[in-house]
Amino acid sequence: MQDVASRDYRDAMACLGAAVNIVTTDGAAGRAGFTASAICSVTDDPPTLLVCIHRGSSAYASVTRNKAVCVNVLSARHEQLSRLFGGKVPAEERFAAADWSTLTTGAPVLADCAAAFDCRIADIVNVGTHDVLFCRVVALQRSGCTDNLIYFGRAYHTVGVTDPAEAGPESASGRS
Ligand SMILES: NC(=O)C1=CN([C@@H]2O[C@H](COP(=O)(O)OP(=O)(O)OC[C@H]3O[C@@H](n4cnc5c(N)ncnc54)[C@H](O)[C@@H]3O)[C@@H](O)[C@H]2O)C=CC1
Ligand SMILES: Cc1cc2nc3c(=O)[nH]c(=O)nc-3n(C[C@H](O)[C@H](O)[C@H](O)COP(=O)(O)O)c2cc1C
Repeated sequence: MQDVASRDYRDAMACLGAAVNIVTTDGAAGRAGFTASAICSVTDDPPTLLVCIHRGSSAYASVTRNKAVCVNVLSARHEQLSRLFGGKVPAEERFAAADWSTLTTGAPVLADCAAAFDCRIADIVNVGTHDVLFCRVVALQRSGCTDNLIYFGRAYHTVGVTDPAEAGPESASGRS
């Protein structure tokens, strides 16, 4: 018996704005990807982030068997891509809608995302319906840290800086 109903929990979580990402994988267990907001930084030493993935997701088997993911942080222009990776669309159709490269692990890296974190999965913890993936970052791509796609109140929004210099010197010059 839960103290708080799932529905009430989700209603409250809808008030917590979060950046939207596409988490990808590729390798012997196949290419897959899904939209994810349940991601956060764990520590910078060693650089580690966490990703929560539903075990019923179509990407689950590939992600956990390949033991590698790339977290692609989305910009305002990626709303349609986020919807495609948000479920029920075949993997090939999801990936056909954008340009991809690779860094170290072979997981697809979105060409024009705000930032990409290429990771090996170091640890997995089962919690309820989801697995929490602790992901060691092994390579990075940065391509213009000027805006983000945000999910808040069950809808997409954007945040951005009007002066790219506000996002830092590397972003202003577009260096990765
Ligand atoms: N963490 C997750 O697994 C998330 C899953 N979704 C999926 O997208 C669908 C549409 O979402 P909304 O329109 O925002 O309505 P919703 O009422 O299903 O979700 C509201 C909020 O609750 C959280 N949430 C939703 N499903 C969850 C889950 N299974 N486990 C943990 N947290 C969850 C998220 O923060 C979400 O923004 C959901 O039914 C769900 O399948 C969406 C956001 C996060
Ligand atoms: C904005 C948004 C955020 C989401 N965040 C997550 C998440 O953090 N973890 C997760 O497992 N699913 C998340 N989902 C749901 C997955 O994207 C979706 O369920 C997944 O693609 C599975 O669908 P499929 O089995 O048809 O591939 C999110 C969906 C949306 C629209």
